[in-house]
Amino acid sequence: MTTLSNTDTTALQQIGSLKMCFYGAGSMAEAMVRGLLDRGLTEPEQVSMMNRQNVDRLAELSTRYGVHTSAEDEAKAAMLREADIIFLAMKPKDAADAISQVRELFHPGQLIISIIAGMTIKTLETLIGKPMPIVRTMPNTSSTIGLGATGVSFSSSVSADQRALAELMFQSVGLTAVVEEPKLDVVTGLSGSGPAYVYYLMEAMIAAGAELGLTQEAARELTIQTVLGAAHMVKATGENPAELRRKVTSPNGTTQAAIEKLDANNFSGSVISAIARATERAAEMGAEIERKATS
Ligand SMILES: NC(=O)C1=CN([C@@H]2O[C@H](COP(=O)(O)OP(=O)(O)OC[C@H]3O[C@@H](n4cnc5c(N)ncnc54)[C@H](O)[C@@H]3O)[C@@H](O)[C@H]2O)C=CC1
Ligand SMILES: O=C(O)[C@@H]1CCC=N1
Repeated sequence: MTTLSNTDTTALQQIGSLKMCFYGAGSMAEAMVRGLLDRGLTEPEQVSMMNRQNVDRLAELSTRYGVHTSAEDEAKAAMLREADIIFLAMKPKDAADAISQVRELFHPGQLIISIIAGMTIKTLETLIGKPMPIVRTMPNTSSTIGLGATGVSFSSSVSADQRALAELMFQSVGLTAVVEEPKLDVVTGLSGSGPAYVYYLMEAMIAAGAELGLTQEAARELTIQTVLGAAHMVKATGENPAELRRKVTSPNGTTQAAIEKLDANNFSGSVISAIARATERAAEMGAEIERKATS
């Protein structure tokens, strides 16, 4: 795992001189843009965003962040052509068509960064149809607040400088793990989708607190602090979650009673099979894009 160090400052300043185009302007593109801007890694005038046809969404992004947006085909083409870094940020089902439509605008001086779940570098190379350096990543929405977790892989034509640049960008909005490309599907199942599992747990904890008599607000605040504190404890103490769990669990006490209930419902097995299924689903979505790319 790598996080940003102070020695990376100069490279970070260089990133500020590069034009970034987000092709796809949804939740994850916004998370990245907000994270990069809030951390001062780039300026709004260096960033452009485009989507398929939702002008209200583009206006919202432009007002909120001051970035360039356009729904006009000519302006969109110019944004893509003039970008130093192109982020591919559309849904997997839209990727094959969206990329094929604009591939003539791509040129080898640009760096392509894909955040699309499942889509392999090989499929992307087929869709683009000419040699381009490609960084395949799997970030998560916590990049919005600089606490993202991103898996990264590189095509063989990505230079050492481009690798460093891509890693620094994602490190500036959280931590990165460089993994072998096939493992990115596991990263997708674990940390790409992961925030949703934690939110789901929090939803259930808040509902339980409220059903059992706390005010909604108290249930929410206590849940947030509990999750925050638990994550910080794992990080700050360096202890395993299992060891920390043992310290909470008094023999025959309340925690033991609760964990017995979770075990009776196969909590651990459910989480493992959920992550395995998400991993498998990423591969299925990748195969679907590959089919479209080669048909
Ligand atoms: N939401 C998340 O937590 C994460 C999402 N991802 C990946 O990020 C990608 C985007 O996901 P979200 O932001 O959640 O989706 P979203 O649905 O919020 O945004 C998708 C965007 O792509 C645009 N788009 C679709 N077809 C287009 C076209 N032909 N031309 C231009 N724009 C087009 C849409 O208009 C929209 O702005 C997906 O591939 C997903 O796998 C990766 C990590 C986490
Ligand atoms: O649910 C999805 O397919 C995307 C990929 C990772 C998080 N959201």
